[in-house]
Amino acid sequence: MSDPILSVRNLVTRFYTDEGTVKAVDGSSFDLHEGETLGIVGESGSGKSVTALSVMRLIDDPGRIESGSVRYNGDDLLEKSEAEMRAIRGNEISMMFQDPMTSLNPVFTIGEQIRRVILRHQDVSKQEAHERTISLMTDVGIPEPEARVDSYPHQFSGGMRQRALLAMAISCEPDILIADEPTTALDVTIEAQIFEVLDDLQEKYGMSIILITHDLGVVAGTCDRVAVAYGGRIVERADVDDLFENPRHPYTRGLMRSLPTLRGQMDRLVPVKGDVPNLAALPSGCSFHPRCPHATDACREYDPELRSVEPNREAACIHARGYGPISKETGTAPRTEAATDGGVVDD
Ligand SMILES: Nc1ncnc2c1ncn2[C@@H]1O[C@H](COP(=O)(O)OP(=O)(O)OP(=O)(O)O)[C@@H](O)[C@H]1O
Repeated sequence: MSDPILSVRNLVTRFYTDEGTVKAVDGSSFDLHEGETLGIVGESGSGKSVTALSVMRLIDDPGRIESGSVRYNGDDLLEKSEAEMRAIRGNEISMMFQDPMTSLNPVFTIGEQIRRVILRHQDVSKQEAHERTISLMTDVGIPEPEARVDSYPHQFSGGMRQRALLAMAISCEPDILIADEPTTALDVTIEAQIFEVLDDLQEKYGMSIILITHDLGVVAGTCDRVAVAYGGRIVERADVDDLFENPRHPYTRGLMRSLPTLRGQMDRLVPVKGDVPNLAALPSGCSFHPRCPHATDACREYDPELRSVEPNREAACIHARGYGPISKETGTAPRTEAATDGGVVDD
């Protein structure tokens, strides 16, 4: 495999609040390769958005990026000056946020907002920026762009607003697009259309994409590789097919069971038991142990690192080698011998 275009290692970001120190990102590591879509998936509060904001160096008080590295084309973004980061943001790495209504300014037309982004980053005339705006609106599938360029955000549907945001995010043809829950507020038909547009744009512009989502169904349909986030870390990394075929981390396995389409049994939807950990008071040892059906004394004590469990696959679980495939019919895992502790119980 080629060298990654983005390589995040042991990233630590904390928020120093009156209630305590929130370990929002607590040693996260992942790679993004050229032209691929990497899904970062996990429940709400697992540190996905803060990870993305840390990559962009967009963490404000009371937050601080404490350590780690974010290598982009060989350079560590954490060592760049703010001026250098401003040149990278939007131009080379672009981010699209979850809520188009708060990301779009209600008092300016859609066209004006796209034009402004173009003029901020590119040395073009107003006329060229206008033409580029129309062409971007066409690219993202906004019908009749010449007419709709003068519409205001409230005159657009949710799906069209999300397309407008996408147009802004790709206006400088970034190498990397980070899309944070881009379809959360949309119905499934519109969601599918947005992902189709993203796919077309990726092909046209050759972008690499980080897609942040809490929805494994979205991951299955759109991603090449997956990083599963839990407790401010990545706990499993795998190719998408391998992940669905045989999830190795018990948390990933729990997420799979909460996915109705995998088993075609809506009535047996089983959410992962328990709550996401409080990032201001993480449990000892493995942060998943209080919810894990396989937890042993060792899990309460040792904090497992992300390590290789098979080629092209890492998991942060001391028992990870021992879990067999989840049966798609029943959603239960066959009993298997654990490589490290001599045996595990069924999920
Ligand atoms: N400005 C802030 N001040 C204090 N804590 C924060 C701040 N921003 C985020 N956090 C905390 O960081 C943790 C991780 O949040 P993050 O938004 O990254 O989670 P997430 O997995 O993206 O969830 P969601 O899908 O709900 O956005 C949360 O506990 C959150 O409360």
